[in-house]
Amino acid sequence: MNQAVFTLFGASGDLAKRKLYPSLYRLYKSGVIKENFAVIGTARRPWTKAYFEGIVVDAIGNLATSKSDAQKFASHFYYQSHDVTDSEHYLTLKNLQDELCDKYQTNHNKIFFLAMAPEFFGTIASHLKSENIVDGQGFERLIIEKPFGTSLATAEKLNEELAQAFDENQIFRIDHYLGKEMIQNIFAVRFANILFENVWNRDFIDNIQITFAESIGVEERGGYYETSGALKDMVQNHILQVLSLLAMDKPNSFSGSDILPEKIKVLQNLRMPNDDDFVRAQYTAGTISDHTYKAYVDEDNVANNSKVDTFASGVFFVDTERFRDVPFFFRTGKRLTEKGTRINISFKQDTNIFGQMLENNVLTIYIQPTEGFSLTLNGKEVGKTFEMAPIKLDYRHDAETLGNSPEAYEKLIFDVLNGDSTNFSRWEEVQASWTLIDKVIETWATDKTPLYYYKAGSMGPRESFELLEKYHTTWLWTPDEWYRERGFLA
Ligand SMILES: NC(=O)C1=CN([C@@H]2O[C@H](COP(=O)(O)OP(=O)(O)OC[C@H]3O[C@@H](n4cnc5c(N)ncnc54)[C@H](OP(=O)(O)O)[C@@H]3O)[C@@H](O)[C@H]2O)C=CC1
Ligand SMILES: O=C1O[C@H](COP(=O)(O)O)[C@@H](O)[C@H](O)[C@H]1O
Repeated sequence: MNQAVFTLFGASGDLAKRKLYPSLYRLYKSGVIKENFAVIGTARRPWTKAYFEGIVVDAIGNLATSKSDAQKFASHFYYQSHDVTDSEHYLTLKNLQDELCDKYQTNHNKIFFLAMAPEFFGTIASHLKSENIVDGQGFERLIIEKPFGTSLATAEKLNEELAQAFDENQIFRIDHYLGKEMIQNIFAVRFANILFENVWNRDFIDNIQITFAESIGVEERGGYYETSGALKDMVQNHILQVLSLLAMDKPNSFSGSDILPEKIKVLQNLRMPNDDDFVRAQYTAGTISDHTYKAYVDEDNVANNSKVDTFASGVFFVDTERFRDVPFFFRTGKRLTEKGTRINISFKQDTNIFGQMLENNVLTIYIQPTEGFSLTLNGKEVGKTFEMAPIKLDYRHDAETLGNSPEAYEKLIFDVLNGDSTNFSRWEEVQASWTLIDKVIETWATDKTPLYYYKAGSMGPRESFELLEKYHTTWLWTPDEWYRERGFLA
């Protein structure tokens, strides 16, 4: 069933080595792909097949059950040195693809993975079409990496370019957050638990908080990040995708075709409140776990007067019956106190008979580095008097489950093999999210939203905390480290 020739553009790149080869190996080990597959890696550097096989063996590293097994897997990998802007190479590529389709009996099924800078996507798509590499035989699917444009206009242009060679149902736009175990679990929490299903609306939910915190800086990607910043890098795609899963109405079935219109409805009904309901900021030098890090402007390939946001925070409202007037707060940033991706759903408090202030019930979904859920309830404290205190029911996947949990890319490639686009961004979603983000960027350009600064190792600027105070709430997650640094904890 899972027979295909994969043609990978960008085979010598970071993503291919760190994520794609290990994911393909795990699919191979679990029997999802067996003998009827081949990978053609392309990039400009003049590698041989043998050298490329060595790169693949190195990339799968400890995952391999034995050296011979790794070598057997790598023998399915072929390499073509190829500049994607150079037309003549596509003919050789077509010949190699046809040869491997026959050799590995892949029924002419083809998957094209564009793991390179987006400026090349249009060129590649048009050559795939003009050189008949996309020839209408077998299934033909295109996997494309982010960023999908840098604005609505550029995304539209890119989409038109891809449409020369592929129909929308053949295009799989990767948003790797949609491949994460606990993001997919949002469906289960919401639609497999009557406890939550009936209260997942404006009558019972006070606010939702989405935190995607990273302790890393921009690493080697300063050049890319200068053209992007946190809003475009994380909010336009990952955060809005997750928000749409949290806010959508119940689909008729658990199928991509029923889920998609519900997600689109959310994205098209997203409202930006006031211009000052967004906070953008940049990190200055600071310390994380005893290590001092430099300021963003001192990173490689970053302008020393850069005004790019490395932190973005704000609030969106979803104008649907279900969620009208419920704030969805978000924050994401580099060089924050610690890596932590989590969602807090804070439920409203009703009047109570105890004459005491009660805490809101909070459901927390832990995405990473730990995976699980917790639910904060109010309970009676042990003792003669009737004092209430919050108690936390906490579930986390254990180390073994975490270890066996498939990588996001492994799951997403599996979905592509099965033609399942549920966990990919469809064009209308991209269109709606850029429409909104363009508006945010417009207000930023008029300087209504100043650029604030935060120290590396903090949880962002003070203004991000003040934003929630304006809505009479606070960030529900603040890492212990943050308090410790300020002397609140030993
Ligand atoms: N790395 C990551 O963690 C993530 C990456 N992405 C996205 O994945 C894509 C790839 O990123 P990444 O792997 O980091 O990038 P890299 O810069 O590491 O790799 C780029 C690849 O493109 C090849 N290449 C560049 N120019 C040409 C050309 N003219 N013709 C043929 N090949 C060319 C390079 O090989 P050579 O120099 O040999 O030609 C290399 O294989 C990008 O869209 C990025 O945004 C998304 C999320 C995370
Ligand atoms: O898409 C991106 O995501 C990563 C964060 O991904 P995670 O899986 O490690 O949470 C981010 O570092 C990067 O800047 C961005 O392009």
